[in-house]
Amino acid sequence: MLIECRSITAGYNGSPVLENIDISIGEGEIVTLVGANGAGKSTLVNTISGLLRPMAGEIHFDGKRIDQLSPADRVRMGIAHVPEGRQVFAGMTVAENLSLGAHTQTSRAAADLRSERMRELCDQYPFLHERINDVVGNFSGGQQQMLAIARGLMSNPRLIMLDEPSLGLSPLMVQEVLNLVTQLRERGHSILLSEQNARAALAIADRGYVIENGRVTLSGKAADLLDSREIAERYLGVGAATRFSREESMRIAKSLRACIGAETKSSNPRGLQS
Ligand SMILES: Nc1ncnc2c1ncn2[C@@H]1O[C@H](COP(=O)(O)OP(=O)(O)OP(=O)(O)O)[C@@H](O)[C@H]1O
Repeated sequence: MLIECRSITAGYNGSPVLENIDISIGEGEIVTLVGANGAGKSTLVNTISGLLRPMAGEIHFDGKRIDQLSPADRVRMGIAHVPEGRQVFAGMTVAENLSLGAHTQTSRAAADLRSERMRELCDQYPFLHERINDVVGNFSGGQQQMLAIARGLMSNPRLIMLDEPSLGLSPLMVQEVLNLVTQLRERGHSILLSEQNARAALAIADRGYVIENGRVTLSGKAADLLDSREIAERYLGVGAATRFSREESMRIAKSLRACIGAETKSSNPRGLQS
Protein backbone atom coordinates (compact mmCIF):
# COMPACT_ATOMS: atom_id res chain seq x y z
CA MET A 1 0.00 0.00 0.00
CA LEU A 2 1.18 3.54 -0.72
CA ILE A 3 -0.36 4.93 2.46
CA GLU A 4 -1.79 3.27 5.54
CA CYS A 5 -3.59 4.89 8.45
CA ARG A 6 -3.55 2.52 11.41
CA SER A 7 -5.98 3.01 14.30
CA ILE A 8 -6.05 6.78 13.91
CA THR A 9 -7.78 8.77 16.62
CA ALA A 10 -7.79 12.53 16.02
CA GLY A 11 -9.80 15.58 16.95
CA TYR A 12 -9.70 19.05 18.37
CA ASN A 13 -8.87 20.47 21.81
CA GLY A 14 -8.40 17.01 23.28
CA SER A 15 -11.79 15.70 22.08
CA PRO A 16 -11.63 12.95 19.49
CA VAL A 17 -13.65 13.29 16.29
CA LEU A 18 -12.17 10.23 14.58
CA GLU A 19 -11.81 6.99 16.47
CA ASN A 20 -9.71 4.02 15.47
CA ILE A 21 -9.71 4.69 11.76
CA ASP A 22 -7.95 2.21 9.48
CA ILE A 23 -7.72 3.14 5.83
CA SER A 24 -5.25 2.47 3.05
CA ILE A 25 -4.64 3.60 -0.52
CA GLY A 26 -2.70 1.57 -3.02
CA GLU A 27 -0.46 2.90 -5.78
CA GLY A 28 -2.64 4.11 -8.67
CA GLU A 29 -5.92 3.78 -6.77
CA ILE A 30 -8.77 6.23 -6.47
CA VAL A 31 -10.18 5.78 -2.98
CA THR A 32 -13.12 7.80 -1.78
CA LEU A 33 -14.28 8.78 1.69
CA VAL A 34 -18.02 9.27 1.70
CA GLY A 35 -20.11 10.52 4.56
CA ALA A 36 -22.47 13.22 5.63
CA ASN A 37 -21.60 16.74 6.58
CA GLY A 38 -19.59 16.64 9.83
CA ALA A 39 -18.80 12.91 9.68
CA GLY A 40 -15.05 13.56 9.98
CA LYS A 41 -13.79 13.34 6.38
CA SER A 42 -11.88 16.63 6.43
CA THR A 43 -10.47 15.78 9.84
CA LEU A 44 -9.01 12.59 8.38
CA VAL A 45 -7.59 14.36 5.32
CA ASN A 46 -6.08 17.06 7.57
CA THR A 47 -4.51 14.38 9.75
CA ILE A 48 -2.90 12.73 6.74
CA SER A 49 -1.55 16.02 5.39
CA GLY A 50 -0.19 16.97 8.82
CA LEU A 51 -2.40 19.97 9.56
CA LEU A 52 -3.65 17.96 12.52
CA ARG A 53 -1.58 15.60 14.68
CA PRO A 54 -3.30 12.34 15.60
CA MET A 55 -3.94 11.61 19.28
CA ALA A 56 -3.23 7.95 18.66
CA GLY A 57 -2.36 5.67 15.77
CA GLU A 58 0.20 5.69 13.00
CA ILE A 59 0.38 6.82 9.38
CA HIS A 60 2.81 5.11 7.02
CA PHE A 61 3.61 6.45 3.56
CA ASP A 62 5.67 4.37 1.18
CA GLY A 63 6.81 2.25 4.13
CA LYS A 64 7.90 5.20 6.32
CA ARG A 65 6.12 6.49 9.38
CA ILE A 66 5.03 10.09 8.77
CA ASP A 67 2.52 11.03 11.47
CA GLN A 68 5.03 13.16 13.38
CA LEU A 69 6.40 14.96 10.30
CA SER A 70 5.51 18.55 9.38
CA PRO A 71 3.05 19.23 6.55
CA ALA A 72 5.95 20.59 4.42
CA ASP A 73 7.93 17.37 4.89
CA ARG A 74 4.90 15.38 3.81
CA VAL A 75 4.55 17.53 0.67
CA ARG A 76 8.23 16.87 -0.09
CA MET A 77 7.63 13.14 0.33
CA GLY A 78 4.84 13.25 -2.23
CA ILE A 79 1.56 14.03 -0.48
CA ALA A 80 -0.53 16.96 -1.74
CA HIS A 81 -3.70 18.29 -0.14
CA VAL A 82 -6.30 20.32 -2.02
CA PRO A 83 -8.41 21.68 0.83
CA GLU A 84 -12.15 22.18 0.89
CA GLY A 85 -13.26 25.58 -0.38
CA ARG A 86 -10.68 25.87 -3.20
CA GLN A 87 -8.81 28.83 -1.69
CA VAL A 88 -7.29 30.15 -4.89
CA PHE A 89 -6.07 33.75 -4.90
CA ALA A 90 -8.57 35.80 -6.85
CA GLY A 91 -6.27 38.77 -7.48
CA MET A 92 -3.48 36.63 -8.96
CA THR A 93 -3.02 35.01 -12.33
CA VAL A 94 -3.19 31.28 -12.97
CA ALA A 95 0.62 31.17 -13.21
CA GLU A 96 1.01 33.00 -9.88
CA ASN A 97 -1.45 30.67 -8.19
CA LEU A 98 0.41 27.65 -9.56
CA SER A 99 3.76 28.98 -8.29
CA LEU A 100 2.35 28.97 -4.77
CA GLY A 101 1.72 25.26 -5.10
CA ALA A 102 5.41 24.45 -4.85
CA HIS A 103 6.18 26.76 -1.95
CA THR A 104 8.39 24.29 -0.07
CA GLN A 105 11.16 24.93 -2.61
CA THR A 106 12.92 28.32 -2.48
CA SER A 107 16.31 28.01 -4.24
CA ARG A 108 17.08 29.19 -7.78
CA ALA A 109 17.25 25.60 -8.98
CA ALA A 110 13.85 25.01 -7.40
CA ALA A 111 12.45 28.05 -9.25
CA ASP A 112 13.64 26.53 -12.53
CA LEU A 113 12.05 23.23 -11.61
CA ARG A 114 8.85 25.09 -10.78
CA SER A 115 8.76 26.73 -14.22
CA GLU A 116 9.42 23.40 -15.86
CA ARG A 117 6.66 21.73 -13.88
CA MET A 118 4.27 24.54 -14.82
CA ARG A 119 5.07 24.03 -18.51
CA GLU A 120 4.53 20.30 -18.09
CA LEU A 121 1.14 20.86 -16.47
CA CYS A 122 0.15 23.32 -19.21
CA ASP A 123 1.00 20.66 -21.80
CA GLN A 124 -1.03 18.04 -19.97
CA TYR A 125 -4.04 20.20 -19.08
CA PRO A 126 -5.06 22.60 -21.87
CA PHE A 127 -7.39 24.58 -19.59
CA LEU A 128 -4.27 25.88 -17.79
CA HIS A 129 -2.41 26.71 -20.96
CA GLU A 130 -5.34 28.72 -22.32
CA ARG A 131 -5.74 30.84 -19.18
CA ILE A 132 -2.20 30.94 -17.78
CA ASN A 133 -1.95 34.76 -17.64
CA ASP A 134 -5.57 35.42 -16.68
CA VAL A 135 -6.44 36.78 -13.26
CA VAL A 136 -8.64 34.16 -11.63
CA GLY A 137 -11.13 36.53 -9.98
CA ASN A 138 -13.76 35.99 -12.66
CA PHE A 139 -13.34 32.24 -12.95
CA SER A 140 -16.36 30.06 -12.30
CA GLY A 141 -16.37 27.79 -9.23
CA GLY A 142 -15.50 24.84 -11.44
CA GLN A 143 -12.57 26.62 -13.07
CA GLN A 144 -11.28 27.64 -9.65
CA GLN A 145 -11.54 24.05 -8.47
CA MET A 146 -9.59 22.79 -11.49
CA LEU A 147 -6.93 25.42 -10.75
CA ALA A 148 -6.80 24.42 -7.06
CA ILE A 149 -6.21 20.80 -8.14
CA ALA A 150 -3.54 21.90 -10.62
CA ARG A 151 -1.83 23.84 -7.84
CA GLY A 152 -1.74 20.64 -5.81
CA LEU A 153 -0.05 18.94 -8.77
CA MET A 154 2.84 21.42 -8.80
CA SER A 155 4.76 19.33 -6.27
CA ASN A 156 4.23 16.31 -8.54
CA PRO A 157 2.68 14.28 -5.70
CA ARG A 158 2.34 10.53 -5.61
CA LEU A 159 -0.80 10.95 -3.52
CA ILE A 160 -3.19 13.84 -4.03
CA MET A 161 -6.02 14.32 -1.56
CA LEU A 162 -9.04 16.27 -2.75
CA ASP A 163 -11.42 17.50 -0.08
CA GLU A 164 -14.96 18.00 -1.40
CA PRO A 165 -13.94 19.12 -4.89
CA SER A 166 -17.54 19.07 -6.15
CA LEU A 167 -18.94 21.28 -3.39
CA GLY A 168 -21.21 24.00 -4.80
CA LEU A 169 -20.60 23.10 -8.46
CA SER A 170 -23.21 22.57 -11.18
CA PRO A 171 -23.72 18.94 -12.28
CA LEU A 172 -21.81 19.65 -15.49
CA MET A 173 -18.83 21.06 -13.61
CA VAL A 174 -18.93 18.18 -11.13
CA GLN A 175 -18.52 15.86 -14.11
CA GLU A 176 -15.60 17.91 -15.47
CA VAL A 177 -13.84 17.90 -12.13
CA LEU A 178 -14.34 14.15 -11.79
CA ASN A 179 -13.05 13.63 -15.34
CA LEU A 180 -9.95 15.50 -14.26
CA VAL A 181 -9.63 13.19 -11.24
CA THR A 182 -9.66 10.12 -13.48
CA GLN A 183 -7.03 11.76 -15.70
CA LEU A 184 -4.84 12.25 -12.64
CA ARG A 185 -4.89 8.54 -12.02
CA GLU A 186 -3.99 7.86 -15.66
CA ARG A 187 -0.97 10.12 -15.14
CA GLY A 188 0.20 7.98 -12.24
CA HIS A 189 -1.13 9.81 -9.18
CA SER A 190 -2.97 7.98 -6.41
CA ILE A 191 -6.04 9.78 -5.16
CA LEU A 192 -7.97 10.18 -1.94
CA LEU A 193 -11.29 11.83 -2.73
CA SER A 194 -13.42 13.06 0.16
CA GLU A 195 -16.99 13.64 -0.99
CA GLN A 196 -20.52 14.17 0.23
CA ASN A 197 -21.61 13.45 -3.34
CA ALA A 198 -21.35 9.70 -2.77
CA ARG A 199 -22.81 8.55 -6.05
CA ALA A 200 -20.47 10.64 -8.20
CA ALA A 201 -17.41 9.75 -6.11
CA LEU A 202 -18.11 6.01 -6.02
CA ALA A 203 -18.73 6.02 -9.76
CA ILE A 204 -15.08 6.89 -10.47
CA ALA A 205 -13.40 5.27 -7.44
CA ASP A 206 -11.84 1.83 -7.05
CA ARG A 207 -12.66 1.53 -3.37
CA GLY A 208 -14.55 3.51 -0.78
CA TYR A 209 -14.90 4.01 2.95
CA VAL A 210 -18.10 5.23 4.53
CA ILE A 211 -17.45 7.46 7.55
CA GLU A 212 -20.16 8.06 10.10
CA ASN A 213 -19.61 9.92 13.35
CA GLY A 214 -15.87 9.56 13.04
CA ARG A 215 -15.81 5.83 12.39
CA VAL A 216 -15.54 3.70 9.28
CA THR A 217 -18.87 1.89 9.14
CA LEU A 218 -18.57 0.29 5.70
CA SER A 219 -15.79 -0.21 3.20
CA GLY A 220 -15.15 -2.14 0.05
CA LYS A 221 -15.03 -1.98 -3.71
CA ALA A 222 -16.72 1.15 -5.00
CA ALA A 223 -18.95 -0.86 -7.33
CA ASP A 224 -20.19 -2.99 -4.43
CA LEU A 225 -20.84 0.07 -2.29
CA LEU A 226 -22.78 1.66 -5.15
CA ASP A 227 -24.92 -1.49 -5.34
CA SER A 228 -25.44 -1.65 -1.59
CA ARG A 229 -28.99 -0.95 -0.44
CA GLU A 230 -27.68 0.51 2.80
CA ILE A 231 -25.59 3.08 0.92
CA ALA A 232 -28.38 3.78 -1.52
CA GLU A 233 -30.80 4.60 1.25
CA ARG A 234 -28.41 6.65 3.34
CA TYR A 235 -26.29 8.46 0.78
CA LEU A 236 -27.64 8.15 -2.73
CA GLY A 237 -31.03 9.72 -2.15
CA VAL A 238 -32.89 6.48 -2.79
CA GLY A 239 -35.64 6.05 -0.25
CA ALA A 240 -37.34 3.09 1.34
CA ALA A 241 -39.85 2.96 -1.53
CA THR A 242 -37.29 1.15 -3.67
CA ARG A 243 -37.47 -1.84 -1.34
CA PHE A 244 -40.96 -2.78 -2.53
CA SER A 245 -42.02 -4.63 -5.62
CA ARG A 246 -44.57 -2.99 -7.94
CA GLU A 247 -47.39 -5.07 -6.44
CA GLU A 248 -46.38 -4.16 -2.89
CA SER A 249 -46.06 -0.48 -3.87
CA MET A 250 -49.57 -0.52 -5.37
CA ARG A 251 -51.02 -2.10 -2.24
CA ILE A 252 -49.26 0.40 0.03
CA ALA A 253 -50.30 3.33 -2.17
CA LYS A 254 -53.91 2.16 -2.09
CA SER A 255 -54.05 1.90 1.70
CA LEU A 256 -52.22 5.23 1.96
CA ARG A 257 -54.83 6.90 -0.22
CA ALA A 258 -57.55 5.33 1.91
CA CYS A 259 -55.87 6.62 5.08
CA ILE A 260 -55.69 10.20 3.87
CA GLY A 261 -59.21 10.07 2.45
CA ALA A 262 -57.97 10.63 -1.08
CA GLU A 263 -59.80 7.74 -2.71
CA THR A 264 -61.88 10.09 -4.86
CA LYS A 265 -62.07 10.91 -8.56
CA SER A 266 -60.60 14.38 -8.06
CA SER A 267 -57.47 12.94 -6.46
CA ASN A 268 -56.76 11.14 -9.70
CA PRO A 269 -57.43 13.78 -12.36
CA ARG A 270 -55.49 12.07 -15.13
CA GLY A 271 -57.27 8.75 -14.58
CA LEU A 272 -54.08 6.95 -13.56
CA GLN A 273 -54.60 3.24 -12.92
CA SER A 274 -53.93 1.89 -9.46
N1 LIG B 1 -11.19 23.28 13.87
C1 LIG B 1 -12.13 22.58 14.50
N2 LIG B 1 -12.30 22.72 15.84
C2 LIG B 1 -13.24 22.01 16.51
N3 LIG B 1 -14.08 21.11 15.92
C3 LIG B 1 -13.97 20.96 14.59
C4 LIG B 1 -13.00 21.67 13.81
N4 LIG B 1 -13.11 21.28 12.53
C5 LIG B 1 -14.11 20.37 12.50
N5 LIG B 1 -14.62 20.17 13.73
C6 LIG B 1 -15.71 19.25 14.08
O1 LIG B 1 -15.31 17.95 13.74
C7 LIG B 1 -16.41 17.20 13.24
C8 LIG B 1 -16.05 16.62 11.91
O2 LIG B 1 -15.87 17.68 10.99
P1 LIG B 1 -15.23 17.47 9.55
O3 LIG B 1 -15.06 18.82 8.93
O4 LIG B 1 -14.05 16.60 9.65
O5 LIG B 1 -16.41 16.68 8.81
P2 LIG B 1 -16.62 16.40 7.28
O6 LIG B 1 -17.08 15.00 7.16
O7 LIG B 1 -15.42 16.79 6.50
O8 LIG B 1 -17.81 17.36 6.92
P3 LIG B 1 -17.81 18.62 5.94
O9 LIG B 1 -18.20 18.06 4.64
O10 LIG B 1 -18.85 19.50 6.54
O11 LIG B 1 -16.45 19.22 5.95
C9 LIG B 1 -17.60 18.16 13.20
O12 LIG B 1 -18.37 17.93 14.34
C10 LIG B 1 -16.95 19.51 13.24
O13 LIG B 1 -17.80 20.44 13.89
